[in-house]
Amino acid sequence: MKFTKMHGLGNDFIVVAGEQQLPENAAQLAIELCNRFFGIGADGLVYILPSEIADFRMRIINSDGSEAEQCGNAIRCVAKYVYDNGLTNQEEITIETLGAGAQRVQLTVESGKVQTVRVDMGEPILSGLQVPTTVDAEQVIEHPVTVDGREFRFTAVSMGNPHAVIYVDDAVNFDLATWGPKLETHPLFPRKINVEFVTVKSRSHTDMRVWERGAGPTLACGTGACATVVSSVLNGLTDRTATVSLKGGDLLIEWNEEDNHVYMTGPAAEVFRGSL
Ligand SMILES: N[C@@H](CCC[C@H](N)C(=O)O)C(=O)O
Repeated sequence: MKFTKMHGLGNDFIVVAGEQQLPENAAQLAIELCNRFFGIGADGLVYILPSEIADFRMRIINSDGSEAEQCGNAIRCVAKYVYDNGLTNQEEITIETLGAGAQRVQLTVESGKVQTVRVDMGEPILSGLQVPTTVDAEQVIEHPVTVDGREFRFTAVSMGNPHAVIYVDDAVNFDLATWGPKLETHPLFPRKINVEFVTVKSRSHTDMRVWERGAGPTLACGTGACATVVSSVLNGLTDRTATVSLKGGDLLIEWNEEDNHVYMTGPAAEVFRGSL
């Protein structure tokens, strides 16, 4: 099995291309290969597959073996992989994901290699039941959730996958390991949830730290950055275009007023190739 180790701002993936479909043991493979001590080490296992509705199809399995509907950092890595490896020569392509259908992707190429990728991440889903949460409301904004006697307030956003955005005084030093897993698995979230802890720095800039469903603390989360800006606009805290600073670097996010789509721009990188 040949693979390429890639990352988007330190959110890292084992990328596999050339298969026609997801192997039956994909969940077990993800658990073993993503292990940082006994495997290759990664936040997720990503397959690039043929698509009937787009140029390529992406499937992503979290490091705990669960499949995610969408992944913003992985979609940028897939775009870089297919261009840099000559699977396409187009600088505008479409990539199908489980949760968001065919997504339009624009590549910025320098010296024959993709440097940055702009992805049309589609329209955010705000209905409480559709995110999903157990809250039956058109929008779930600053809704209380209590864990171990501490009350947080979250705004629920789905970017194809579910997110709970929580504003805190100091996201950079927030105790992710204590609160992340308890919120991820809270009964308010029937399919579990990705949790973003956010501090607003200005109308165009936020800090964010993430506890990912199925992967724990990661250095960056593309869909989480999109959810952060959508939530911050809904809460009147930022403008519709903002930079989200993550542990691994910055993403530029725009929630376009005209088409209601969220656009994410950021880098993707190859680390090494291998076979096992
Ligand atoms: N890191 C990702 C999101 C990966 C999937 C997530 N853990 C989930 O289960 O929804 C991103 O960059 O968006």
